[in-house]
Amino acid sequence: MTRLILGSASPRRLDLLAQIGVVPDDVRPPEIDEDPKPAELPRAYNIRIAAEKAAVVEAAPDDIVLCADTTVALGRRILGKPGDADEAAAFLRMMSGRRHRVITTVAVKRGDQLWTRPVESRVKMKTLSDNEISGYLATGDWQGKAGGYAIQGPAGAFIPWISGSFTAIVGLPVHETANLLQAAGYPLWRP
Ligand SMILES: Cc1cn([C@H]2C[C@H](O)[C@@H](COP(=O)(O)OP(=O)(O)OP(=O)(O)O)O2)c(=O)[nH]c1=O
Repeated sequence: MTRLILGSASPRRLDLLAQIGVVPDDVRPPEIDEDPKPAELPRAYNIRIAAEKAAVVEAAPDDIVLCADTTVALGRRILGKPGDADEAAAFLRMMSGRRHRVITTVAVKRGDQLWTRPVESRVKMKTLSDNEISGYLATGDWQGKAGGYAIQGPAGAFIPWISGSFTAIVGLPVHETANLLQAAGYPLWRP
């Protein structure tokens, strides 16, 4: 029996897997250093972190490990998880009235094989008033979210347009995840 290990502490990733009928046999959140290297570009950073997460999750040789990383990029700049409300406010002001990119890389490991698939989306944020920013920060929804917002929460009110994959922006692109799981030999469709 093929066992699937979800290497993620994110409840969103568990929910998105459930959307395609996948229930992991175990959840083992990876502990890695998520600091970007000097001058590291967002996409390279995102792929590296997803691969590192998959590398550190312990699993038997025949187990399938699934990890992902979501990075918010404003030009060449990486907007990580804000440390406090002030940093979240600064991020929101930077994104206000502009487009940014959200990159999520899915990483699947089985034995010595590693598959990575980056999915890049573009997101437009409306011009935010001070009232909208302080009202949103008061919800607490920014905590633990890359870039300091979550499209699936109240900040959805700030997003008039996206191009790409909604599930990737939330944290796990279900289409690409289904493909990688099947490439690794996970039986996704069982009649
Ligand atoms: C942009 C955006 C991010 N996010 C979340 C998804 C991720 O959980 C988080 C980015 O952090 P990640 O480092 O990708 O993931 P994580 O630390 O939450 O979990 P783990 O490393 O254990 O897998 O931001 C949203 O939920 N909605 C959004 O619109």
